Amino acid sequence: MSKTEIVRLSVSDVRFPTSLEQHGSDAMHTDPDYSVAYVVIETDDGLKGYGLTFTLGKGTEIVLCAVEALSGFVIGKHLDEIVNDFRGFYRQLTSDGQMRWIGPEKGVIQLATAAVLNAVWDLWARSEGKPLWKLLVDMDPKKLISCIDFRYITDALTEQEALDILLKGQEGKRQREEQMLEKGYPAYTTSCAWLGYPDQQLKQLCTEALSTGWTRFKVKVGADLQDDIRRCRLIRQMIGPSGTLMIDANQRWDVGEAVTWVTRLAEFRPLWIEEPTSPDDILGHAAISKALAPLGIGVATGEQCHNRVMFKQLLQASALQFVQIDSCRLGSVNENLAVLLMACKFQVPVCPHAGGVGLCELVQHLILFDYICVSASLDNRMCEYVDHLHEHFKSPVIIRDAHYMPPKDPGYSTEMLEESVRRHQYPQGEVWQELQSPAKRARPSAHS
Ligand SMILES: C[C@H](O)[C@@H](O)CC(=O)C(=O)O
Ligand SMILES: [Mg+2]
Repeated sequence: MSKTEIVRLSVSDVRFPTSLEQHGSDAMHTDPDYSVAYVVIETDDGLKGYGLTFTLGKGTEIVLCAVEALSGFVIGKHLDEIVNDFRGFYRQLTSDGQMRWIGPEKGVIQLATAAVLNAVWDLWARSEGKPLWKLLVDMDPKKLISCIDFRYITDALTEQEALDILLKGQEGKRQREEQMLEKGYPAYTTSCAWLGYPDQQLKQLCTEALSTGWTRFKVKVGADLQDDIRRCRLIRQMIGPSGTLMIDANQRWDVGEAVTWVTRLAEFRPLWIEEPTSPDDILGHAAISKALAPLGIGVATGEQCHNRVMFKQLLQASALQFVQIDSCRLGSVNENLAVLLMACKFQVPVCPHAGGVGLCELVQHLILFDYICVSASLDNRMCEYVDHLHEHFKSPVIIRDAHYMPPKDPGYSTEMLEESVRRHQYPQGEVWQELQSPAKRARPSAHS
């Protein structure tokens, strides 16, 4: 690796008007405009790294401010200086004596940390000429461990235990890598059943998905019980008894309400209920898990679990049966590695959250690494897939027979097309300028 200095960081507010067609809608987020804070870092020798974090439109400008506040930690650093002590660098970003007050390791500042560090990991993988998953797979276990901040999790996972897991994962890893290159990693789809889609659209999308090999489907629930019963019945009839169904309430309920509501949906045999209640309510998730276990329904959560400490407690309290890591919510690859290793120790399957803008592109790298080097298992495991906005990426995901095929291009698959970034910049990009025009302004809008 050359001794290359990071000399520039820029960040853009890039928004897609997905709310116009109700893509991404759920019981709590009824009109999301899928968006990113998009970071580009540049070195003195002309190499670039791309990173992002996902948002729902409004508030992306606040993430931009936070990224700018972190930029001082990055500009002037050499890439080798960062990766030779990645744990130290992670600490600088997350534990600065003044900045940590506006976190620590949660909220907007953590989203910004994710965006910035995702760009650094992309830069590192590009500088090595490898896709990120391969950089991780080929990395010496001790080096991987040196990227993780174990602060606050040693009561659940020590460095030595993490190293032992990774050393064990070396056995058979070449065969698993070949298996992934040949068959890919299993996926499920959420694209058919956003809450705002009418039944006709749901049916049509489900028919198309079944014809292209999808067998695992997630349905949004939580706004109206009778609607949920009707939609779940419809989709269960379409996918048949052997298809896999998951339901997602996006934090809509109180604890007791979650148990009552999901019990009413048990006849449709969902594998899991996702985000039944507040993402911060660990004991609530534990109570729901306990109540639903006799029905064979697990609890899944993680897309708004903001750091490793929360995941640690969810695992310690047996509060979830499926760990949903997120590449842009946690503190990038560094913190995701910690969660993958904890999940392995607690023997809880990881089924990543994806979708949004670029989340599929990023998280596929992490779950491939998990299978090849950590869990070595595909039991009860699958990665979410959502069929939106891939066309805006330079190296979009490749899905074959409902499996993620391992990316081949160097980097973290984070680079967006320049044209897409330019056209969707908020508010000055053409797409938004057009939507602000008097003729279009009549639409029901969440945009101010
Ligand atoms: C607002 C997002 O679309 C959310 O509904 C995504 C989600 O919960 C999921 O993909 O799972
Ligand atoms: Mg969800």
